[in-house]
Order: sequence, then structure tokens, then C-alpha cells
Amino acid sequence: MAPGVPAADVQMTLGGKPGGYLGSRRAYVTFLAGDGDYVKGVVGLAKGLRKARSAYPLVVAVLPDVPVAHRQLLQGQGCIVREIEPVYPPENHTQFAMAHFVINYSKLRIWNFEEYSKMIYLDADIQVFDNIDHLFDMPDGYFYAVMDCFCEPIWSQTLQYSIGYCHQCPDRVHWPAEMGSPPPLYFNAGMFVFEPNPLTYERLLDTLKITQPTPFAEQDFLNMFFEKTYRPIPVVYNLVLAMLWRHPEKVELDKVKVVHYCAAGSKPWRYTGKEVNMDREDIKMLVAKWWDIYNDKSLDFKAEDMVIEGEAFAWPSPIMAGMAEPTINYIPTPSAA
Ligand SMILES: O=c1ccn([C@@H]2O[C@H](COP(=O)(O)OP(=O)(O)O)[C@@H](O)[C@H]2O)c(=O)[nH]1
Ligand SMILES: OC[C@H]1O[C@H](O[C@@H]2[C@@H](O)[C@H](O)[C@@H](O)[C@H](O)[C@@H]2O)[C@H](O)[C@@H](O)[C@H]1O
Repeated sequence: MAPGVPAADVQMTLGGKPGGYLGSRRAYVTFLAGDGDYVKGVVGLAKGLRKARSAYPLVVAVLPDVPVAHRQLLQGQGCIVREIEPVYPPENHTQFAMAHFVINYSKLRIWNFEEYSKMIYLDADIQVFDNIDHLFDMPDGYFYAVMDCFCEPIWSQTLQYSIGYCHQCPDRVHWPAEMGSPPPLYFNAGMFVFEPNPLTYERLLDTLKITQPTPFAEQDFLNMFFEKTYRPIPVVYNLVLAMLWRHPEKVELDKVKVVHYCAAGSKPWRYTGKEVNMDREDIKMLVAKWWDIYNDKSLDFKAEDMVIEGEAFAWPSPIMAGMAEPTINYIPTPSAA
């Protein structure tokens, strides 16, 4: 491969299929909407996956409003850019926890990326600091994600928050017996392992049409839809920052592989340190770690970085080098306990 060949040409060269790497039926995928600064999050994520020596490419599902310049920037970082049509919930009669959550239903389009058999979804405000390729090898047929936390004020509209219940610590405040069984385990939809499938995709869209929107938009919807096949995975795979001050006993920061900059004021590219909890030393360290990767020019995409075996496309990765893979200890769901 001629060194320095622009990413877009490289993709065309690989298989004549625009925007597609042949052979790799596994990929990471993120979602980008608008012409604002979330594109910095995607650049950071692409470079972070490269630094973690992931063996799989990053697909970016972009809404039509993402400018060409941003798309070219991402292709220049080795991303596969795929345009998707927006998905809107039924007539919006609800107040979302955050106004912009309404665009997040468009994430559902990734179930239609049927050229991939297994994907790991990552929000653009996520950074991967250690290789997590082993998650692709988990048994098929389940939806893997990390449990969320209900303790932040953004949850104040919910029953859990009003009684102080959080499934991260069910013994702190028990679910009142008179209210029946506790709610099912609830995941954060900023990171999940899933299998694209046209039938699932159709069922998702059909179910959405008859489902009343709720404050956490597509996150609530996905939790309802995948309730039976959801399997929790450890916090290290999606550290929702609020865990640091809400459930510190559950966090060993030096073991965290994936950080989700979702707390108010924590987006590294907008960070001022002025919001609640944003002056914590651990937050400052995590934001600095994000910038170290974003500013590291050695992590920029170079066509010669690619290893093309047969028709497969893969970054050189520790797993391909035969390094031992970490074992994953599942968090048994109560029914399975
Ligand atoms: O203007 C926006 C807002 C959101 N997003 C995408 O939607 C995801 C979820 O939104 P956000 O990160 O704000 O949710 P949070 O997890 O912080 O609540 C982001 O990570 C991006 O991938 C985007 O691309 N542009
Ligand atoms: O559209 C609903 C969103 O719901 C989630 O964001 C929330 C959630 O993380 C809470 O747990 C945090 O407390 C909160 O700050 C944050 O905004 C997902 O991360 C995001 O991808 C998206 O699905």
C-alpha cells in the first residue's frame, strides 16, 4: 500500500466498495449529528482506538447535517463514514432529560449495518484507553452494556431517584415491597455490544412507532426492547463519571478501560472545570488523558498503519500478537444469581 494514500482512496482501493473494509465483519461504531464540536469527540475516539491497537475499524453513522469537511476529517483519520437518515420518536409529547436527546433515536439505524456481524457502539463522548476487542468474542444473542446510575439530579423525574434507589447499591435503599419487584437492571446506552440484524432493525422501528417517548429517549427505549437479552458487563467498560462520586467503592480507576464523559461539564473539548464535581482531581486527570490522545500527532491515521491480510483489514493488535486475553466476569443478573 502506497504510504500516505488518503484514507478515502485507501477504502476505495481495498475492495472497490466506497467506505467499506472488506473482511472485517466486526467494527466499532459511533454516532455523529450536527456541525458542532462533537466531531472532536469522534477524532479523539478514532485515535484512542488506534492507541489501544484495536483490530477493527471505526464506523461513524452521520446524520445528513454533518458537514462534508467533518466527514473528510474523519475519513482522514481512517474512519468509515456512513450517512443515516434521522429517526424521530412518535409525536413528541414528553420533556426529554436533555433537549438534544431527541436526535439520539437515530442511533437505531446501526442495527441496519448488516455488512457487520458484531459491533461495539460508543458515544462520541467516550474514550477507549485499553484494548477491548475481546468483547467481540462474547457469546452471540445477548445485548451487553454497563449498568447506569440513577443518583444524579438529571434523574430527578424518575421514581428511583425520588426514593433514593439505585441498582448500583440495592442495599442502600431497598425497593419498597409495596411497589412490587424492583425495576429490571438498566444500562447506559453510551456503550454496548450488539449484532446488527435487519429483522431486529425492523422490530425496533415498528416498536418505536407505538412507544411513548420518555425522558431518556432511546436509552429508555433500548432498555425496554432488550430487557430479556441484556447482560451487564463490568463498569470498566463504560465508566459513567458520576460513579466516581456516587459509587466510588465500585471504581478502581487504574483498571478502567473506557471512560464516558457524560457528566455535565465533562466533555473534554468544552471543559472549563466550573460545573459541579468538575474540579475533582480524578476528573482533571481523565480530561487531560483525553487531550493527550487528541493532541498526539503520532496517533493520526497513516495508510501504512493498516495490516491487510487476504481481504481482511486489521490494525496490528495485541490480540493478533497472541497476547493473553483478559477474562470477563459477568455481573450475574438477580434472576440468574
Ligand atoms: O450535538 C450532538 C449531540 C449528541 N451527539 C451524539 O449523541 C451522543 C449522545 O449525546 P450526549 O453525549 O450528549 O449524551 P450523554 O451521554 O452526554 O448524555 C453523543 O455522544 C454523540 O455521539 C452528536 O453527535 N451531536
Ligand atoms: O439519549 C439519552 C442519553 O442517555 C445517556 O445519557 C445520560 C446518561 O448517561 C445518564 O446516566 C447520565 O447521568 C446523563 O448525564 C447522560 O446524559 C446516554 O449516555 C446517551 O448516549 C443517550 O443515550
